[in-house]
Amino acid sequence: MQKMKIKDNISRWVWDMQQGRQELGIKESMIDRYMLVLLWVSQGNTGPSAFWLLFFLMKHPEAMAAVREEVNRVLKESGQEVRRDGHLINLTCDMLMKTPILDSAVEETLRLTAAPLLVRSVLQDMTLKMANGCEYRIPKGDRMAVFPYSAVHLNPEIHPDPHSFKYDRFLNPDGSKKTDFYKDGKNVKYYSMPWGAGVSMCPGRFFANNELKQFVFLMLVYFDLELKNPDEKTPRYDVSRLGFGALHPVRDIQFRYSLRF
Ligand code: HEM
Repeated sequence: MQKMKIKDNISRWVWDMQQGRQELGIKESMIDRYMLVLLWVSQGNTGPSAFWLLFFLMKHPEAMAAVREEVNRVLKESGQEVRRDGHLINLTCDMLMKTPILDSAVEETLRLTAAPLLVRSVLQDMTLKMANGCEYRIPKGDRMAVFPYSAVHLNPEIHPDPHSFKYDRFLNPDGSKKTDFYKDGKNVKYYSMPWGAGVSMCPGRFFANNELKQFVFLMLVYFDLELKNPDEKTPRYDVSRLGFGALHPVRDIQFRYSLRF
């Protein structure tokens, strides 16, 4: 913490905590915990999610072709091209807003591989009404947890063929973002919850989403990628991490990459 003051290029988030410590009297031990959370969420979740996204694209050539065509078009529309002796491309936020197919592929990846347990403290006596008419009384002081992975993400009524990767699952036929999903004929509001929900919904979701999109965008414009084994099976998820967030694969995947120019 002491060395931080003499370093350049400190993350604004980290720096603000340091300021908070001085201005609001936050204890150093709390800041240490906060830093550990930041390290955990960024390394434990975004990295594996990037792995899965790239893997699913390589495993599904139709998905790879659709996303590649989209990123190439967006790059061209920005007036840039990748050349051997050219500048590195300038990937802007505006460009990342024009990728509905990539957005859908990211959302589909997170549906299949983000399995957080959402824990809540019950602050007042309450009654939880279920869709089937059942009611549960939950007393103040209890802790409860929701696990949307099995209840929602892999629910075949909401997402038919739920274990398959379908890059366009979150796209309407006209190419816009699909938000209408149904169960028992009723519209489901929370049809995918990789970021949780409510007051403690992941505050890093925009950052993480952009990280994933930037990573794939740049990989696809600079490289051709393919699985070393074309019949590669999807690695099993490390189930010991169910509930912690992004699922990790139990093994590595070999792939080839070569510059496209
Ligand atoms: C794919 C990547 C990520 C996934 C799937 C993810 C998912 C989640 C989930 C499910 C929660 C709990 C939400 C709830 O209880 O309702 C959470 C909390 C949190 N996430 Fe993320 N996250 C990701 C990346 C990040 C990144 C990159 C950051 C920071 C830069 C971040 C910062 C946080 C923080 C600070 C919390 C605690 C929020 C609170 O308790 O109020 N996350 N995340």
